[in-house]
Amino acid sequence: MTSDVHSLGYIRVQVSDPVAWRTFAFDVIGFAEGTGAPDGALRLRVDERPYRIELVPGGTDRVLAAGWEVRDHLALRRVAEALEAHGTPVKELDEAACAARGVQAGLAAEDPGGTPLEFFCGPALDHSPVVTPFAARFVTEGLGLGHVVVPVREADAAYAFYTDVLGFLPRGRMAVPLPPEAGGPLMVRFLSTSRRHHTLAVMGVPEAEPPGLVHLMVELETLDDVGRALDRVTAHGVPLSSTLGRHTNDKMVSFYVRTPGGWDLEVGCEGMLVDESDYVAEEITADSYWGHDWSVGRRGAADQQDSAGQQDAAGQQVSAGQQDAAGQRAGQQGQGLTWT
Ligand SMILES: Cc1ccc(O)c(O)c1CC[C@@H]1C(=O)CC[C@]2(C)C(=O)CC[C@@H]12
Ligand SMILES: [Fe+2]
Repeated sequence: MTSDVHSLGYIRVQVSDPVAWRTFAFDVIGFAEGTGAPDGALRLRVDERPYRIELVPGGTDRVLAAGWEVRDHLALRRVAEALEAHGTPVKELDEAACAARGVQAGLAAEDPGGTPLEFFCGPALDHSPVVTPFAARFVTEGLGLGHVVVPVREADAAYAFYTDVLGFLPRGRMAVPLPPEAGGPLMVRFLSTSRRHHTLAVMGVPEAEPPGLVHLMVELETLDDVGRALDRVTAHGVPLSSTLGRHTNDKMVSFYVRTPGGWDLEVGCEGMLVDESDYVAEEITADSYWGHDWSVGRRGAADQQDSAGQQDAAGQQVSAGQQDAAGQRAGQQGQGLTWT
């Protein structure tokens, strides 16, 4: 069975600091500004869509909707029927809501973890050239915006919902080696509906709290685009959550940066394309071949600046209190782990 869901079409997020978002989106990451934003909202454009990310000012930072795109209105109807058969309440988006989103038709529902979802078809296109501030190009063709990782308390129920009800394809998993007192180990399960390795990951957590989003991944065309984005992150003093690295499952080279919304943006390139004719779902036992030092995110932005350059020849952080990157990776490779 293949899924009626085609790809991650858009994401709508409520943001408490729209001013910071403007700088972050355009000057640091390098999105193009989208068109047709509702009053006060900010739209980020990456391709022939008027926007792929919509930021709506509000009191708190939280996800308003992961917008899953389907082929056409027939597929939309099948999705509605599948959700209803599963007992998931479905609300049709009315004409005004569809017009605001620039889509032909849509539905709203929630996944079992409470993540707000929308399903839509028939996006209206913007054929004007995509002029991003630093000439980076985003990879979306046939694959959608990228991927989202959502936190879920009932991981098994969420996984069953996406696979059994919506037809997402399993694309493997990983146990994150957190100690029991920190709620670990956490299981991350990867899912997709396309040749993009994952368009969704569900992460089992003890408590799923706002913003309801672990990270959003966007893919750039070249490593140089990613490297230049990383340079701008450093230059602006925006805190990293993880350093640059290459993932073991989708082979993507990426870094993770803290957005003004308190969730992460993963900026990557070189993601593999899955060939379903010979794919099998595997369990990865380390998140990366190299890099992806998550201990960097447990230090403050100022500390990140202070410690720039304090690395030994092997590239490991060596200052006091900063040894857990090495410990973490050793743990992931089954050599006995201490999480601090
Ligand atoms: C392991 C992995 C493979 C491909 C990805 O695109 C990807 O984001 C990840 C990392 C998933 C996960 C995360 O997002 C939050 C922080 C986590 C739990 C870690 O500390 C290791 C794995 C990370
Ligand atoms: Fe990711």
